[in-house]
Amino acid sequence: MAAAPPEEFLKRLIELTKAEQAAEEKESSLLFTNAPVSLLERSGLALGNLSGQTSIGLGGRLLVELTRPAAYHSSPDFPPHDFRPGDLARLRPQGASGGGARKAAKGSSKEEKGKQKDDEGLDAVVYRTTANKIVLAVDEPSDDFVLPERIQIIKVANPTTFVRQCFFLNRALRKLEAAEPLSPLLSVLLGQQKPTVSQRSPDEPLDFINENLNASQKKAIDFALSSNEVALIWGPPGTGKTETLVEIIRQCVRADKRVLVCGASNLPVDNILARLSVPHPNFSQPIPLTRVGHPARVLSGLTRHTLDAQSSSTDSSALVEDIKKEIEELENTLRNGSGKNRIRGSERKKMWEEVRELRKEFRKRQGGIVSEVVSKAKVVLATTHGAGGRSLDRFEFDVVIIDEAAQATEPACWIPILKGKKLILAGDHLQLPPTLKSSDRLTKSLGGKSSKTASKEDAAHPSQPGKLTLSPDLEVTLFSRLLALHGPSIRRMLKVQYRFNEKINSFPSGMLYDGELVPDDSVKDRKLSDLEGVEADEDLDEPVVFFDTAGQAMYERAAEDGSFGSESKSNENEADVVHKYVQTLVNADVPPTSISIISPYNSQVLLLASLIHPQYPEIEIGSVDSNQGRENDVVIVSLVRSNAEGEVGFLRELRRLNVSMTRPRRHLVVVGDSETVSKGSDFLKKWMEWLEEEALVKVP
Ligand SMILES: Nc1ncnc2c1ncn2[C@@H]1O[C@H](COP(=O)(O)OP(=O)(O)OP(=O)(O)O)[C@@H](O)[C@H]1O
Repeated sequence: MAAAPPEEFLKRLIELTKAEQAAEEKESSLLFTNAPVSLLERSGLALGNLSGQTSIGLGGRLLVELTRPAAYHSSPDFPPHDFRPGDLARLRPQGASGGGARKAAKGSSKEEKGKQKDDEGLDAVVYRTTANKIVLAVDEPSDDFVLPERIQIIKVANPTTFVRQCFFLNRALRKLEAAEPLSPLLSVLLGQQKPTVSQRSPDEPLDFINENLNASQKKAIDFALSSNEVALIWGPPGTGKTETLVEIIRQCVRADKRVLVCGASNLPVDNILARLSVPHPNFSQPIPLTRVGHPARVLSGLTRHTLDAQSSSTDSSALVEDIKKEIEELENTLRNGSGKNRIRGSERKKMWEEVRELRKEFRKRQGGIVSEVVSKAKVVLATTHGAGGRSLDRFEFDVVIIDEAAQATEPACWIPILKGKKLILAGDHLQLPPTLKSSDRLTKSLGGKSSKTASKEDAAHPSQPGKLTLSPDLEVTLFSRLLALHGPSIRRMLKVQYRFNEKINSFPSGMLYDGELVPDDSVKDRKLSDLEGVEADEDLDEPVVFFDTAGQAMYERAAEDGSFGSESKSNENEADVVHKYVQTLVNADVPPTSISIISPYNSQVLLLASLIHPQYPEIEIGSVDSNQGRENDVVIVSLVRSNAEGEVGFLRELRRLNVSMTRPRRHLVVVGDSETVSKGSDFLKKWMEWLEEEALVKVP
């Protein structure tokens, strides 16, 4: 296959991004426009008959606090719902027509904003949720927005992500089309040159700030700092990726470099922020840092580091505060006045004009403050999406770091890439890639068949070595593409894991990590009876238990509800085996919070939850995909598939299996039919053989 020209490569990424946007919008419009609001409410995607109160907060945004008034609800507590901080919600009068899948105000055309008015709706970010309150933050309410008396909120799709990705990819494309000389970083990313490393002199070894780093972490750090354009840090489960990145960031700051730290989602960014904001004894001066992003999306203990919080404590912020108060007072009078107190006619018009002017002034002055704060920061932290926001518009960085890069789509990575001279990616391409709607991953996540093969080579080397080739889909992440393009010399692997027992380690290490992943001494002998209150017991102290249901006629069932997810599978007998074993564990004083149950199939997750949660609500039960990055002392995996044909569907996906078997710290329990599962792939066959040999095998 001939190498693709870089222009074609970027155009392909733009095309794939647009296809993903279309797929997401289609899915959400199918769900929202066709579904009556009552169904959305039952599904937790809408909440109705709410009353609201407004105030100003969060950098001048309008906050709307929603509650359930006694006139319409018997309890002030919300029923179970799907609104989480950071989600986008459409707020509208109760009973307004039109589906919820309409676009967000931001990033949409003027025409669309106009339409939004006709619909009497307003898009807002969920800021905080409690049992009986939901607070929404509205960026730019229209001037004459009046809070309806009875309110309904509906979850909506957010197109801004894709609009921003295309914007930055187009920016890179324009550089190429204008034949501008490419920076060394872009040349390397687009396959026009090989990456280079400035070797450190052996006489001047790196002076590590954190002395407890292990040898592979130190090598990775040294390599990342010496690489001139790009370096990959390969971090299998529990190998201290965050620890390693924090050292790299501190070293960069010590060398007076400015760093932009990103993650595909907020959590990895906040994990780094949490560690970085605590001074290290060997590097005690506080690092000037700022967290860019909607405060609603930042972990609550860290909001003081946000750009919003920092902007409101500068010298110039007092005046801005005064303007804010003035806006708040005027808006309150205009929005909340009713009956005789309602301001009308020309006076109302005049007051809104005043609010408009004040808002303009507020934005101008606040923009100045934001630039001042960002200029002072040595380290700026944001999601890949957040890095493309207005506040970072004119800033450049010496180093861009992207954590969990194997979970970020390549278009998302191009947003921060265009702001940096050098790129460090950290991740593990042998764990699950980003969740997508445009590829066959949706089918797979519902339990359908995957067209993908499941070999390690496939996950690691999805395209041709040495050549820039067009990505077949967005599952090919930048991390794995660069590995294929430039070869393993651009990566360093973290080899010591601090999570699980030696036995749990041995299969994934041997099969996926070339036997190089080893447990640290502090975890290699971990067992269940180390937990407080749990007595030593030969069976329970076995690190791996396998309930083999082969020959027991414990067959799977297709989900029967005919709804979304109908291709999913469940297995009632397996669920019973799991339930009984949970009881055994709890009877042995294993705290329910130390137990997690996972399954690749959503229908099985629901079944397990309905069976086990009434008795043990504290036990986490979830899909394998949603458990990536998580860990617990005991993890029970229900494999579900059991049929005469040896069909295993998307269970075959090697990266999903890897995530399944690397969550537990002390006790891995697998429930499955070895006969069916062995037929799925060579990897599954070997896993079943390994379990038969190495695990404590139990017949249910
Ligand atoms: N060199 C080290 N010595 C001792 N403990 C370490 C070392 N490096 C990391 N750890 C510990 O290992 C655990 C995992 O580290 P960290 O959170 O940095 O890993 P991670 O790779 O980011 O995790 P994940 O696999 O969840 O992404 C933490 O408890 C951390 O303190």
